[in-house]
Amino acid sequence: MTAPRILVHRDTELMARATAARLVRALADAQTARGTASVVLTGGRNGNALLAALAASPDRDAVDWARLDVWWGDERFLPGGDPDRNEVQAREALLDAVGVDPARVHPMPAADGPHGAGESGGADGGAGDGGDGTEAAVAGAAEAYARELAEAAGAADEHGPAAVPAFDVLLLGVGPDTHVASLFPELSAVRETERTVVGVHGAPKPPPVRISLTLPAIRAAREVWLLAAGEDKAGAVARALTATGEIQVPAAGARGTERTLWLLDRAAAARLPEGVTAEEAAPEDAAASPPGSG
Ligand SMILES: O=C(O)[C@H](O)[C@@H](O)[C@H](O)[C@H](O)COP(=O)(O)O
Repeated sequence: MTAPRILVHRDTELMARATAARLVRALADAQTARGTASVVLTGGRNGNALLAALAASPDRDAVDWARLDVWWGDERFLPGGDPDRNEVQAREALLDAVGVDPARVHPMPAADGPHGAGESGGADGGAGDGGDGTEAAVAGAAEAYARELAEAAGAADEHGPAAVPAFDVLLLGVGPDTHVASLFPELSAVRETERTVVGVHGAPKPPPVRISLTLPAIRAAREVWLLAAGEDKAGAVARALTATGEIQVPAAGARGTERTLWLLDRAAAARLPEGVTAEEAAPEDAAASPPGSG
């Protein structure tokens, strides 16, 4: 297992721009090598700021958007089109501005979709938080997404980490409690060792009902990039880079098969303990540079 590489940027804006430039290079290089690429998006401020920076990047079209598979690491279980859905925010920040192939964009099911619990699939209406209707609906939605992943991996009959594509880059925001995706400390979803996608109830970050990739699915990715900016993340970053217990510190369990990157601003890196090596990212990292420059 490779040690994570920690890159510290002068500020949040530079972190978003530099990471966008890095993502363009990574996806374009994957397409050069394999003719296609895949990315797993995350929600939250840092995830959406990265997508907005990517949309504004002068080099964004070095990515052949029509040959990119777009997945999500987690989703809020809300009706389709709800502005709080990670999918809706990603479309507004980036996807609507680039020429993705709709057939290759894979949003997680919505609460009013075929697996929904009715109009208000959220936790505070309809069948209520964790009520039978919602529980069954979220479980069905999670199973449907797991099947979609397995089919994409050419492993429709398999279970576990083999049943997801080897994502080129899987993005994760990091919560102040060290959650990633919708895997919150001590909740059942972070303990899952077999399934690739699960429903989440009682999430401490609203809305409480969600769908999430599990740690085994996250760890099937070639590269996992964790995004954390702001002083409210400094404690979580320090714990995640020193802890070993992924149940208590889910971000500690997020790593790629080939590379794990922590992309921070100085505020989020402020409490890195002695012995943890971090690199100061050069401002020119944010400048557009041709793919292949690694
Ligand atoms: O659905 C979500 O809310 C996100 O997927 C979640 O995992 C997010 O990435 C973290 O909570 C960090 O969010 P911020 O970047 O806004 O702190």
